[in-house]
Amino acid sequence: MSTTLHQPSEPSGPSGPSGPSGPSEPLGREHAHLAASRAALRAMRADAEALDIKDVAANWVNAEVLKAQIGDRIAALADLADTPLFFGRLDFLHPPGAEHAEGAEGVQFYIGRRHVHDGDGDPMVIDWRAPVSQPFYRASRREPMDVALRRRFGYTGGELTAYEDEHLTDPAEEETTSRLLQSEIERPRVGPMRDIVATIQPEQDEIVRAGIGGTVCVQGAPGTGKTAVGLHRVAYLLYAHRERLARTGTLVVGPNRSFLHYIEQVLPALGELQVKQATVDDLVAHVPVRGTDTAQAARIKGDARMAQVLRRAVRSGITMPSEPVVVVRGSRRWRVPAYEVEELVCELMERDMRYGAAAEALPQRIAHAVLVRMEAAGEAPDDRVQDAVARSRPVKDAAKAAWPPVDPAKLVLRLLSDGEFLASCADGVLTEEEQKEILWDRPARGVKSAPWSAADAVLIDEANDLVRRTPSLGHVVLDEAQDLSPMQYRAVGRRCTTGSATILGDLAQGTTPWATGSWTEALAHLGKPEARVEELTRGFRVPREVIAYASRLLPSIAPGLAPATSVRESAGDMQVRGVAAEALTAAVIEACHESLEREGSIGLITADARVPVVAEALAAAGLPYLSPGEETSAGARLTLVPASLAKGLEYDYVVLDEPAAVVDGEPDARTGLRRLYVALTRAVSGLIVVHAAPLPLELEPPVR
Ligand SMILES: Nc1ncnc2c1ncn2[C@@H]1O[C@H](COP(=O)(O)OP(=O)(O)OP(=O)(O)O)[C@@H](O)[C@H]1O
Repeated sequence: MSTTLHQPSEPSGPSGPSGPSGPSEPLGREHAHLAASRAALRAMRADAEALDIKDVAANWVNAEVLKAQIGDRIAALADLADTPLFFGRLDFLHPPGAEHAEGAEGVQFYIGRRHVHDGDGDPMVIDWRAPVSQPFYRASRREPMDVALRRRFGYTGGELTAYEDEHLTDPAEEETTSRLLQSEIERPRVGPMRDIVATIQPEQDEIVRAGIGGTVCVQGAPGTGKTAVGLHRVAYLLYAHRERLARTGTLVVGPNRSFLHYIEQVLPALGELQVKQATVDDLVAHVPVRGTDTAQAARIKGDARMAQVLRRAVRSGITMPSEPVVVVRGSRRWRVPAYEVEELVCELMERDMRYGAAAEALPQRIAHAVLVRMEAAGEAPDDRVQDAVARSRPVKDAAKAAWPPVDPAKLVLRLLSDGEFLASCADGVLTEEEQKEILWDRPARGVKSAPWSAADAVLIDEANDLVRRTPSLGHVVLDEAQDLSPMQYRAVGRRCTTGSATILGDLAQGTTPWATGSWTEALAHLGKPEARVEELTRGFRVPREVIAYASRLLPSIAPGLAPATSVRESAGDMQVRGVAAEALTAAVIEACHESLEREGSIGLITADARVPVVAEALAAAGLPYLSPGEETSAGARLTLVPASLAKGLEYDYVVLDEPAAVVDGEPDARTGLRRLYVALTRAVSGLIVVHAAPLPLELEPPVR
């Protein structure tokens, strides 16, 4: 890449159409285009506001729908002062699609967050997701994609203040790193997660623009942009398949509320307001969750074998009839013998259909058998007669006795309360010890009062789906996917059976006892075994020294994975401070004070068990702090982060309190070290590790 950064002599001075550069200077011309684009956007908005729907809407319902759509469009056309209308420009050698046309002149496009056109309908700014914009992200000197010039724009406080050019077809130009890209990557992180639309990298763009038909799974080290890529992929898919996805819906699944809160503004900033966000627990919230499981019980309940246990449980009530069905119509009695009803039941059992659908089909099948008899006797019954027979008491009762209705929550309650029932459903699938482990100590009395755990809710969701098909969405993004149990993968997978998914995760950051060991396995549970797996290794968050320190853990926590590289220029401030036990909290407070002297956000990460002590110390020191996911601002920059909630988040400076306590907070050493790896990889600029207990051996430098 070859770039020169052009800035006015006083970068902080005022600029605009008549700013520091005159209108004939390149920057001046760009200012003029920005001003004209803004005016065009205002005109587009005025047009939308002036739309009169009185004569076009046939009725008031249509009118309301149309009004809402126009309202959305007006909102989407707002010119946000601090969001640059365009961030790039492409000068093509030929008009797109006419590369080889003789005499075709070059053409210029401005690339921005949304499409803007002038009064004649000619584009002023092209949406970053349009095919024409793709070379902005992908073109290189090796493959210029017909781009003569790629220009990136730099903004300061919403003002266009700089630009940077690459002449991709000029052999004389040298390859250097983009300063604007670098400064975007290096900028301090205050506030919620932001979009990366101006600086998406080629390897990320490949994933963002992958077709809607296929599922993509991304393995990526901390800070390689997995979350960013997943969110931009949704925005891209919504652009490319708007109508289809408006009908079927899109969903982003994240690990917890704080994380969802942290990312919730990215899609709206890209103009996408309709994407649902949820945790896996939200998806399966069929019952109130009040109980917890032992790690062992949770692991068994999350095992895919439970699907088989549940399938048996759902069907356990099916009973072969011993009596005939007798229907009386008028003066006649019609009799379907028990063996024939049994045949109907067996036929339904063999069909691959939901339990509930079969329950609805059985009365119709019995009624059909009655109708066959009527016809044989010379009657000519029609469909209405069949319906009436299906709804008649004897048929309904017989169907219900043979194929009883199943309430999924009650069924799971019985499985976890009744040892004999569990044994009959789990025979040959779960060992006796496993069965004992998942049984409740005391049978639960009712669905409302049962001590449901998060894993139980997933079981209910599975049972629910066995009874009635879960509707599928058009596209699901699953972030931090490594942490899901097989049963949770199945729960997410059934929400995209007819759609596609983007699965994002890092095997080294798996911190649940059931975290997946391989993506092949996870994808099989999701029902997407054909998904393609991509790997991202260039890290945009964690500085070199910090990632090198954290990567010492990799051989123990995920032996097959390569450490991330860091694209950040500064090596980062990395300090490890050993102190006496009684001085620990004071040293942590001191490290927070020091970090607060720097620019940007500060995350104080501590073992969950130490949160109360640390919180008290912060209060005593007069240091106000936020909770994870709460928005940091210039006035409130310190967040106290329990290690269990650190995943997916990032802070300019991280103070990590007592690593040994973070490790000890987990049920086993490998999970503990993985939790520590997550905590160590949240820093953007600097990390101070403060410890009194010995550090885990894996973190000690090798003795020479
Ligand atoms: N192309 C890019 N340009 C600028 N910033 C980027 C780019 N890609 C990622 N980033 C930034 O790097 C940081 C890390 O990205 P992100 O949180 O998506 O990584 P991740 O792989 O999901 O990390 P983790 O595994 O820790 O959850 C974010 O601040 C993101 O905005």
